[in-house]
Amino acid sequence: MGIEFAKGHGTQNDFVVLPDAEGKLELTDDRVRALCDRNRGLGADGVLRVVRSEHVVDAPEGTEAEWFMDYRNADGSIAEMCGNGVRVFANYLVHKKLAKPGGFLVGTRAGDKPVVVNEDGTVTIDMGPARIVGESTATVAGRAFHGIAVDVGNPHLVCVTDVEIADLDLTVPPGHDPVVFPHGVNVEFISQLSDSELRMRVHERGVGETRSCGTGTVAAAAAFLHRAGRASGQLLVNIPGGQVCVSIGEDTSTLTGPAVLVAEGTLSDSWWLAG
Ligand SMILES: N[C@@H](CCC[C@H](N)C(=O)O)C(=O)O
Repeated sequence: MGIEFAKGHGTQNDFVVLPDAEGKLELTDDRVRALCDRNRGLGADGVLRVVRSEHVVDAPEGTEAEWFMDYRNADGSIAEMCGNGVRVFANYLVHKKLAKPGGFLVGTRAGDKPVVVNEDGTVTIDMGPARIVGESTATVAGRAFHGIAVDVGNPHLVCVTDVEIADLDLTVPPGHDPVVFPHGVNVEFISQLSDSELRMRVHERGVGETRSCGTGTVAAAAAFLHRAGRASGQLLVNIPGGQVCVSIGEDTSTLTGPAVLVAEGTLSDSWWLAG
């Protein structure tokens, strides 16, 4: 019979989408790792399980969204939130006629996120507040980078730097202070292109370097504005996988960017059962 899946990406941050309305799939860490493996599985930065909120045992109290994005990193770990994932998830719900494009909620471990699937295929997410929570240091190849810690539901350390970010070796995780980030951290390196445009690379907790990180772009915009003494503003953020638009307000933030569904298919039962 097989197990249904879809594959999609948001600015080339790619995901396997697993429909599981009734919460019946046994999605073990090993299965997530196998699905995301680019040689022995489908290959992806993460997995988005599409499940009705009522079947999610660790959904936050007060979740009202009908559909919950159960997000897993490629290493099998669970994360609170994924900005690019929410866009792909929303696009998938509309594609499958499980939601209407006008506007709806997506449930996440960082709370319900209002989304709008726009006519041009982009998706806008109300990401909630991007909170500046302190300062810390990241190290790359022995070099220290000052960073601003930002909470976007998940943890980020944003390093604004004059160093050519293309030259940074992100094949190994940047060092971070485990006292400040006991559950690990996503680390962004950004350079300023103009007053309204940034360039960013990211090393994601539980994944490695990815071509984009939606929550990371929001953290980057918030940190950049904070450094400039501004509490709000709109910025274009260029990542290796494309460009997104981030608005930071006093109480909330929005992320707008593309969401692409690439393929739909079926996993073989024997492959799934071996995992
Ligand atoms: N790629 C995501 C973030 C995914 C979670 C992250 N790796 C974490 O562990 O917090 C995004 O688009 O936001």
